Amino acid sequence: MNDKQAVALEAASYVKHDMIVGLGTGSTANYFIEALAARQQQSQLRVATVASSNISMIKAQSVGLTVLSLSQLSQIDLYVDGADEITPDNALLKGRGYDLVMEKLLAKAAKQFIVVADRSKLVERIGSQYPIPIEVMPFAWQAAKRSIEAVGGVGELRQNAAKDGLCVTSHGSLVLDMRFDANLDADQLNALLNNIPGVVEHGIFAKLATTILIADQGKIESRI
Ligand SMILES: O=C[C@H](O)[C@H](O)[C@H](O)COP(=O)(O)O
Repeated sequence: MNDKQAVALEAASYVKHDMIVGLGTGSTANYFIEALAARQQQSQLRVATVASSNISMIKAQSVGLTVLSLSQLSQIDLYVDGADEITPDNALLKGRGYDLVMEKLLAKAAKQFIVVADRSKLVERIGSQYPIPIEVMPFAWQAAKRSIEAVGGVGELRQNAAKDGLCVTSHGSLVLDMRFDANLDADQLNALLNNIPGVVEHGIFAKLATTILIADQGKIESRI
């Protein structure tokens, strides 16, 4: 079992009967979906889920989990998702898979938000490994980019993998991948980006995680 599987299995043990569970997106979240489905098959546990992306919804349905729509709910019990970066003060960078809107809605709607990661995700500073993904309304991308550049951001619209088109999110937004001055911390960047018109959502998740589980060579450390 690799570290992503181990930490996903640990997170599945937090799930209790009758919970509504938010499902993240990515390889670690996929392991959690599998672990949750296995728990449901092996025990009396019955849960309902809400997916943060179409791909997670399809994965969850394929392993027999019930998937609800967030439009039916204002709160969920638990959300489990991975992260691209985790800082010492527990801020997260997310969005390499660019389903930011649902991911942040679920993180906020959850009574408990458990982040699952291996130790490769630990960083000293937000944005040190990846640019900050910023979802923008398509018609506002130029205006939003200019506002972001005015606070020191440098970057471009994200292209698709074949580099012959732009990435478009599940909600029809474009994504700007932007780098910022190293002196700006996660809280400052969060406040700056929250204040820019045309920005739909961005990948800084500050003060949202209630538990962070880090796997390192089979051992799980729990933070917060
Ligand atoms: O949008 C993607 C999410 O933020 C993922 O949770 C993040 O990219 C981590 O992915 P993985 O578990 O595959 O390392």
